[in-house]
Amino acid sequence: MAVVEVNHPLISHKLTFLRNKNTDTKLFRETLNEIAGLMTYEVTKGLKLEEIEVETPVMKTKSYILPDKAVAVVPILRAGLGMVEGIITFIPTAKVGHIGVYRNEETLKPVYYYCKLPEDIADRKVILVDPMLATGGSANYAIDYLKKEGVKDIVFLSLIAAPEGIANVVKKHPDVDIYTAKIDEGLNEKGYIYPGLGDAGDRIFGTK
Ligand SMILES: O=P(O)(O)OC[C@H]1O[C@H](OP(=O)(O)OP(=O)(O)O)[C@H](O)[C@@H]1O
Ligand SMILES: O=c1cc[nH]c(=O)[nH]1
Ligand SMILES: [Mg+2]
Repeated sequence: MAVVEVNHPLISHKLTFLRNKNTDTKLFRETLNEIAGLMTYEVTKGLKLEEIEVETPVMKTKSYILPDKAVAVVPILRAGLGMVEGIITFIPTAKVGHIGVYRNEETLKPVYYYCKLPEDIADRKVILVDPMLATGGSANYAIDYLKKEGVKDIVFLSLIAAPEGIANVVKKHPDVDIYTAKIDEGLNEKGYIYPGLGDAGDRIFGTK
């Protein structure tokens, strides 16, 4: 189990735009995908490669490729969608599943409403994505769901994580590595991460 805060000047710089309440939807979307792309570099460091022979203009040589079935990306709807493009830009062979879970605003409990996964999901490493890890309820629900589908290798990729949410996921799923661009201070009385960036889904899709 690992909890990794991906510290990089480019990520910290871009995160500032996402935090800023005056950032418009277009810049918010673009920047979130850019950070997701940068974080993909870190999350995929341990991926296993296949050795193949390739012919350069000069000679034959051994080289390495990612097997086609290596990765699936599963965004937690809606906000997770905001990171998918940035990830699959770097892993074009990744299949994309969707799991719909929203958080009840009063109870803060996850409410399930949709799922569609690639048929061979159990054979792949799953990058489960959601920009916000707050109480950890949505992440835990989605991880439970994926495990029931037979997935064995899951990594959770978030943008901002609250210490409470990290603790809850680590407790329930100690085998799942968590990557985040920033571990924030905590959760306020409404269950929002502070300082945070507000409601990620609303900011991506302009719904408020
Ligand atoms: O860790 P938790 O306490 O479960 O909170 C985090 C969840 O809340 C947000 O989704 P939201 O319910 O706002 O749905 P949306 O993505 O459709 O806006 C966020 O994108 C996570 O999925
Ligand atoms: O701060 C938070 C907490 C949950 N969901 C969000 O989008 N933001
Ligand atoms: Mg939301």
